[in-house]
Amino acid sequence: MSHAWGYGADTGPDKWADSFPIANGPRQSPIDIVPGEASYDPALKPLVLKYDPSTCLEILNNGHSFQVTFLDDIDSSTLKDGPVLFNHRLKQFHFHWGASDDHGSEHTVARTKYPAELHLVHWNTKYANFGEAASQPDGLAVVGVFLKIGEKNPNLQKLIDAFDSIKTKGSQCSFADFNPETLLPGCLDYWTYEGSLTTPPLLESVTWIVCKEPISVSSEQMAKFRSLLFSGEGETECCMVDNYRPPQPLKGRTVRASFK
Ligand SMILES: NS(=O)(=O)c1ccc2c(c1)[C@H]1CCC[C@H]1[C@@H](c1ccccc1Cl)N2
Ligand SMILES: [Zn+2]
Repeated sequence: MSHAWGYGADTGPDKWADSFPIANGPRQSPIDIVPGEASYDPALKPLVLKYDPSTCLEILNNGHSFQVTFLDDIDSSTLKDGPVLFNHRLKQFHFHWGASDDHGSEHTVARTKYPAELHLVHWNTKYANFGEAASQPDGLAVVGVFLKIGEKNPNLQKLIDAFDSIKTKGSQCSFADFNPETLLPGCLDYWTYEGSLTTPPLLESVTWIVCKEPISVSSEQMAKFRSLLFSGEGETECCMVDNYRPPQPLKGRTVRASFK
């Protein structure tokens, strides 16, 4: 397989090891989180997330998901404390979702699947930039937030309202003054473990921080997520759905909980 990875039958997660052998590595993500087997760690600090809406740059369809990108040349939007020892800067956030409301998240909780999962991607500023950090075992910290079907989410709606401009792979538009803090649950209790990017290059450089509490999304809003396309303009239309990797073997790793 060339490096053209995806989520289809010929390019999907079961084929990624052909070009990215780390797919079978010791600290792959996502995982199934089993609350009863997580170890409460009283030494874990509360997460400190401080985001500056003015650092929001653009929203784009990268052919795998849609992402909102942030200016990360100074410490404006940061993650501190929690399980990490160093300051991290927000680079982007994106989502993973299913073809129907009964699946779509990457992490699962006691095998329970959520319809979608938000990833807020941060890089450790002890390294020069995102690309360098992404190749280091302590280079990235990704906050995962589950989406659960319920009330319409007005903050997600601000993203959905931009979807007409980013329908196809490679399309993007400016996107200003969005505060990712509005996408966080009220309670920031979390599970944490050492893992990887969940898409190629599957680099084992991520401290995962998965929030216990989901945020709401309506079924109608999820239908709008599924109106995006994996395909580019002028190509045969391929709906952007099921852009998630299933849980990977824990391989002896410990999952810690910030709460009892
Ligand atoms: N799901 S996830 O949260 O584990 C996640 C987080 C960040 C990134 C990825 C996946 C993947 C997605 C496409 C490119 C790759 C990565 C990247 C981007 C540009 C340059 C290098 C790299 Cl490694 N960014
Ligand atoms: Zn992701």
